[in-house]
Amino acid sequence: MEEESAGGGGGEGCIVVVGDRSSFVIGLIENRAKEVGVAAFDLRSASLHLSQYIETSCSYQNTKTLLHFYDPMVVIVPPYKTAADGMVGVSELVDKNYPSNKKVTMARGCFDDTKGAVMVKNLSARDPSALGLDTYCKQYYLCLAAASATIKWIESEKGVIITNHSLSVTFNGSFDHMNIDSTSVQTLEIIDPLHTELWGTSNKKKSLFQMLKTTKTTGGSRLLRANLLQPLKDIQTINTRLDCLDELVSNEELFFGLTQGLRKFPKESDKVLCHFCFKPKKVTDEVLKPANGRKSQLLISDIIVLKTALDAIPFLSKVLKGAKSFLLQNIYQTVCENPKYASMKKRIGDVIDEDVVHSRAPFVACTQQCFAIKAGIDGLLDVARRSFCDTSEAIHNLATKYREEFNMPNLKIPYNNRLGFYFIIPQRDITEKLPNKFIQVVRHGKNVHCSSFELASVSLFFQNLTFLGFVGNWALISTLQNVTMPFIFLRFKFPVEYMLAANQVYTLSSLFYVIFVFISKKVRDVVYCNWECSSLKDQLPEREKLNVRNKSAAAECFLRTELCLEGLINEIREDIGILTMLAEVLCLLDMIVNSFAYTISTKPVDRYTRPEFTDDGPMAINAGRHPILESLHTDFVPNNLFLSEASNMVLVMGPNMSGKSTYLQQICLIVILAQIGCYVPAQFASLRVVDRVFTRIGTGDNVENNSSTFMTEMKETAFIMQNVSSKSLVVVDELGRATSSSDGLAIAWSCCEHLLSLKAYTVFATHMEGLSELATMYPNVKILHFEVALRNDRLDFKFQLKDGVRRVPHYGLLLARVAGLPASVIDTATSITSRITEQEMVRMDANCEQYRSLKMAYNAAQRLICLKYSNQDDDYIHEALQDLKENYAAGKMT
Ligand SMILES: Nc1ncnc2c1ncn2[C@@H]1O[C@H](COP(=O)(O)OP(=O)(O)OP(=O)(O)O)[C@@H](O)[C@H]1O
Repeated sequence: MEEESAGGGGGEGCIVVVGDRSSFVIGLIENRAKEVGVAAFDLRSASLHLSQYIETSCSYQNTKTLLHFYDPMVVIVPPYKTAADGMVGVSELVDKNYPSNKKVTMARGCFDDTKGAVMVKNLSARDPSALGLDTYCKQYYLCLAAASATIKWIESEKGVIITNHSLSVTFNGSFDHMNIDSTSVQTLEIIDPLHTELWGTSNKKKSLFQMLKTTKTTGGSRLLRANLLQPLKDIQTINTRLDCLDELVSNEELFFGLTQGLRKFPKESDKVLCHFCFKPKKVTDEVLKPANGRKSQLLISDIIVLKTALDAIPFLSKVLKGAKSFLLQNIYQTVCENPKYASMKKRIGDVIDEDVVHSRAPFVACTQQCFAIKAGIDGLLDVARRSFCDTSEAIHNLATKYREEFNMPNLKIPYNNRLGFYFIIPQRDITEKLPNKFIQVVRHGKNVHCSSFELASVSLFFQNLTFLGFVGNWALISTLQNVTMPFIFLRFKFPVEYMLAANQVYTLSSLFYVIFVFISKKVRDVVYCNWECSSLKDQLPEREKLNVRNKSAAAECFLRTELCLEGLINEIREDIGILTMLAEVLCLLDMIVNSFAYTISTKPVDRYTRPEFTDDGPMAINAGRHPILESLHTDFVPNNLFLSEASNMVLVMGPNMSGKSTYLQQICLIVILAQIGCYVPAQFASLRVVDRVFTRIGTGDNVENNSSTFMTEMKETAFIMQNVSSKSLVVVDELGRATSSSDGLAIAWSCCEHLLSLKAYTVFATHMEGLSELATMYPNVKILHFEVALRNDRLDFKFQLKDGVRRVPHYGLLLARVAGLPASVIDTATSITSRITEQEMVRMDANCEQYRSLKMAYNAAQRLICLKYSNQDDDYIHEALQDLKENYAAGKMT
């Protein structure tokens, strides 16, 4: 008998989303040109996200990324499996990636773009013209078709009608946010950490999401997850968040005030506020059926949550009054100063009792729901309440009676939504045997949970067994009853370690004790019953059981309450837009205050800094750190990064374990943090907005796709090459190491050349020394290496990035020795490798010299161009030219 929290359940006529579970229903459709339309409906936040894009790869990477992002509970697709060109279609893609229970196939006719456009226009909370739908209706017909099927499915499956002007609709023609493909999400450990098994039991390694997940509401953490998977691209919005963060970091009073203010809103506010968007079908018929008591209970609890949220606005208003940043000011004006909230609160106050508050404790919640409506509004409701109070009082009196009668001073009487009231008796209070009055006995650690004849009913007892999963096999049960029960009773008088199941015990005519032993997955709770069949006669009639009477009185209260609330709910629906807006604001504040500002405030001062953004400028990070690893390594070494149009590729070299992968991951995580509007772990960061992050890190086989290490590597690289743009950030770790060294070098070289031609910012980590020659041909390639010292034939990693190429001879052999390869094997390998590399060394030295002189010439040219466009006077330019000449002659231009 576990304590249940209020909420949960669901079914027709009410949209219930429990906990962190996905709440997205997605409609997917494509055309012959491999264009895909997506309509993603979030049942939790009552929002609809439309997007349409061209799929550039046969493997549907973009669609996979979106599916990964939304993690839908249902995917709706048209019937055909393969695409027009005979390739895998979206339907088959869903088959491959999702279990069948998530896929719903709807007739092609349900994907109707004209109906979709009308639906979206009617349901959108914002002015339809603001969506640009009129302009783009024809162009984006696929996502509108998907929207039509999705809305139709939700309305018929969930038994609801979506209220007009209630949905928050976003219309992303294509990708309006930074796009991170699903492989990169994994390799960058954005949502889940990788290889946690390698970190042993004391696993402290976290993902970026886990690190930032100090949000207090599910809505806030879902918004955070969504932001991390699709960071912003709009500099203005990013800066608005950063300004807000500046203010929170510098104004402690505001920060603590907001944390306190947010705590006053019920945790599930965002979800509940959006419930009002869904109107149950056939309300009046269904409401009168007692079976729908659960539904009315949910509605009442929704109203109480809404009332509590509206009551919390004045406090928020007080805190935000003096706020200076645009975001907080805007929230103050649109929410705190919006008279509609006050008038909604007043309307609710006319019907709902002032003292009613939201509670998560089941009995308090039940009582609050029964007493939600003011007295005197409905006579029958007042009568039902009287009965509810009487039975509740009688139950508590019964508990007092048992305490005295059986000398059990610590007997408690908690409440559970499923079973009603029950007793908890500490084992130490039971001196001998539990009196026969008590039934449904279940042992929970040091306590016994039970009921009594006066309190509960036999049917509840069997319901309980059914819940525990012991309903079943008649043959087994009769065998148990007739053959084994006497034996079991004699042998195992007290709790034992084996599980027995029994049902239909009432068929026995003689007196038996039945022992149930239940070993649960986690705790070995023992279930046993000391119920005597002959006592059945002594029981009270079903309707006289206190729990039954109490529950039916409560059910009557709920139904009458819902009838009273009908008019109020319709009035609330007229202003539904303000509720969805409040839900959005609460999630955003939760993310910025409880996650971003909190994370920064828990770090030492100046560890995190505000990033700056330029449209097309360089990407400069000074003393950047890995946001997750820095908390695991007390001596984490910070490193810099500089990428610009004139130097858009950095080749990072260094032996194994020198810190290359960490550096690559660190750069991407800093960019992502910056683009969600958070401070970054660096001394200084000036960034340009990135449209996509591509990574090729790690070389594992992909067993699912039947690909070898090399094949996986090539597929991922092909995806990068096909989708990269001049605004992308590409991070590649050791490309080509999974094939022969000459082919590997050739592939890595040509990929670098391709990326250089695209002007994308690229960071390329490699072991291949031959690749450093790229810098001799392309002045926009910069070479860096991780410093490693050799001490007593051991590598001493400094994790410090330095300019240029630096060879660490035979570092592979050194590491192999540390790993325990036999000495004879290492000696042979040493002699082979020294012969091979002798010639290469000579060539490398020559190349390095050539690289140095070319780089000097390139830098001199860059400075001359800068001087040409500078507005300096002649004297200054003369002096600068003189300096340049001297530095060049002295070889100081690197
Ligand atoms: N800047 C740093 N400061 C402190 N420790 C670091 C730093 N960078 C990396 N490390 C530590 O070094 C370990 C190895 O780093 P990493 O995996 O990045 O090396 P690598 O050069 O990519 O190795 P390989 O080439 O074998 O993949 C990391 O697990 C981390 O613990």
